[in-house]
Amino acid sequence: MAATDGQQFPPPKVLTYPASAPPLLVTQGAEGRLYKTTHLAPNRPCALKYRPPKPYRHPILDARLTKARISSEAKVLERCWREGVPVPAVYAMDPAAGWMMMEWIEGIPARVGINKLLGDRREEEEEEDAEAPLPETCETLLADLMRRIGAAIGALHKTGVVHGDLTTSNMMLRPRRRGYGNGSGADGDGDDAEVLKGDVVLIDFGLATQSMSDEDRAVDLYVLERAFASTHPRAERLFATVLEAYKETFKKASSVLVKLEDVRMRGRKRSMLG
Ligand SMILES: Nc1ncnc2c1ncn2[C@@H]1O[C@H](COP(=O)(O)OP(=O)(O)OP(=O)(O)O)[C@@H](O)[C@H]1O
Repeated sequence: MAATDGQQFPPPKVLTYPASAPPLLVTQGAEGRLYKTTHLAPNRPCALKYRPPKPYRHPILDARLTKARISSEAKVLERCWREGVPVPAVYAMDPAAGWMMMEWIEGIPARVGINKLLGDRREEEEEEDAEAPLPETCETLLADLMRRIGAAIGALHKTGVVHGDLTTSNMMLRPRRRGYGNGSGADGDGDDAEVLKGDVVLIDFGLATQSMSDEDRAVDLYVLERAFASTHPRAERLFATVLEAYKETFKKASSVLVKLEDVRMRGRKRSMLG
């Protein structure tokens, strides 16, 4: 995650009003930008998601698409938040201007936390080590995290929402103790094990949809399963714990897990055919 001072690109108009600190551009993706800002209140940092106009799209179509995407993401987040799913609260939005302001989640992405615990190694080394057993303390900590991830997804699916892009980058580990690991949101400091005990908060609902279908839910799980295997090959085995906790949290999980078998099969066929 490359943090810059936010001066490289013009910020949305809302961020040009005075605030206790200048906005910080946290990420710049293909579709949007994420700023950390205190525009709402000096002691309440917020995450502002901004989708700037796309010069390569027809302006009317672009304005409509941007408005629809911001509204849809905010709507899904609000629904989840109301139902107690761990997601950032939405504070304000202006879909026509392309932005949404939400609660700033302290901590680090689960991907960073897991990789720190497993040790920063090159991908090829990871593959070679994929079969090697993990130290017991590592295994216990990770299994516990996997359970919390499974429970968060179970709660999400229970509300009738599928995320659409579940990865360990789209889950933050919010420190339970104040002042612990709350750096810039990039790497965090402190004890790696303690960081892993943070609360799982799901973020990035840009591709989320409302759905109660077993198929959509199974695909959501499959996307995470694939992402997990490629990002954390040493911990791949532990993914089963995510599914166990999902099953314990969500009473309709059984039929989703049956569907997941079909989805995996289709995935294997597709990869065999290239
Ligand atoms: N509420 C938040 N609190 C703290 N950090 C956040 C928050 N939302 C996002 N981030 C950080 O900003 C990064 C980018 O956010 P996000 O994934 O929502 O944007 P994006 O990938 O550009 O969105 P999209 O996929 O919808 O185009 C995240 O990986 C995370 O590190």
